[in-house]
Amino acid sequence: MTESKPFPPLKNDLLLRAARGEKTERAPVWVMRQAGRYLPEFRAERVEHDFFKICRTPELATKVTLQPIDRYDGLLDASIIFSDILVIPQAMGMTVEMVPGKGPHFPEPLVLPADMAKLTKSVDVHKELQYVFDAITMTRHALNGRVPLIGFVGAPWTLMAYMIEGGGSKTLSKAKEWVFKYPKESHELLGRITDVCVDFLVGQVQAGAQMLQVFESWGGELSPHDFELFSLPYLAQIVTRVKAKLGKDKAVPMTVFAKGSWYALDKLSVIGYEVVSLDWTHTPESAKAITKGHVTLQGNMDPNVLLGGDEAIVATVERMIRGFGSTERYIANLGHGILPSVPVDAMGLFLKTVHRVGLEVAAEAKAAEAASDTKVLG
Ligand SMILES: Cc1c2[nH]c(c1CCC(=O)O)Cc1[nH]c(c(CCC(=O)O)c1C)Cc1[nH]c(c(CCC(=O)O)c1C)Cc1[nH]c(c(C)c1CCC(=O)O)C2
Repeated sequence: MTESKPFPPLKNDLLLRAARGEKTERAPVWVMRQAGRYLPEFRAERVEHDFFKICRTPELATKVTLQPIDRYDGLLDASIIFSDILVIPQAMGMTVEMVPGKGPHFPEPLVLPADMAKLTKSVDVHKELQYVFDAITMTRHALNGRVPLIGFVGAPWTLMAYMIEGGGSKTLSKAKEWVFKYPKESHELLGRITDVCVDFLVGQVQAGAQMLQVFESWGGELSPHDFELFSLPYLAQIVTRVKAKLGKDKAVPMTVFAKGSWYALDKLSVIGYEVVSLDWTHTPESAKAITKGHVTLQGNMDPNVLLGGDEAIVATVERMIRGFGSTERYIANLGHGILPSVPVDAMGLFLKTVHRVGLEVAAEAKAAEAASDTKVLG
């Protein structure tokens, strides 16, 4: 299926231009988890189908990926393939179930390092995860060039934590016990997950993904010291190896999102990713000062503002766009995934306000530039 017929030409490349550091007419916008339970049309699919059945059926994954693009017609500047970060533990041989109302559940998590023997030694992503590649190719055609398609993986530390905890956790005590008690084996596990991440991301680009995001959702659970040992080197390996494997002509922009790891922003901006996605614990000013223009910044409104009513949404978006600027090195987004309880109109207002304020800020910048040109000439 891969590369069988050429993809339709891209009509909106704002996201890719912003990622590459080129000027944009306004800041592009998309939202993490934009296809999900806050959408009634997604909940209707879930009545019919199990979560992982949707992920594994390209027609269904395509349909659900397009739901927010159709509903917010012309307001979203990117799509993200409908899947989950936990497809990698599945590809490594683990069972993962999605329990309605509870989240992911691993009936047999890794308890001791000896349990790593149960994991598949060398994972063939074209065998285990071909359904994601097929979903990407099908979605790319179905999008018909309206917006670019983003592929993604979970980062090694976050995936290792799920594989040991067996699901969500407040303290991550079991996963942390591993890194402190069995550091050598933890690095071995992280290395094995990294190998799968690299092959999976390369395959996603070959199947049609036009940008990639790496989700280190549990980065902030590690101290700065431990983040440097157990997260950062693997995030760095992923971007270096994916870009090397694809080569200069095929490589696509890559984003890293290490939620909670505010202390590592300087380091995250110099390991090879074009974009660093921020949670809401940064001000635009400090994030820009720390990253010194090395990367495009993405984010970062607290998703809970979407529950706070129209005034709160408009005021927060104003502050965010005015802080980050609109035309250079910025992609508007939330600071984490949209929550299932968000009203669909609140999401609509968020997107419309990003467009409105983004265009205003761009026009003001242009006027200021023209004024300073006249001054120089005069
Ligand atoms: C940690 C993580 C997971 N999955 C993901 C992350 C990283 C992002 C983050 O930090 O939030 C990534 C993810 N999961 C999903 C997407 C789809 C694409 C999109 O952004 O629209 C993406 C990018 C769909 C999903 N993944 C999940 C749902 C809801 C499940 C359902 O329909 O029952 C969706 C739409 C389930 C899921 N999957 C996961 C959890 C913890 C849960 C349960 C909590 C929740 O529902 O928000 C693991």
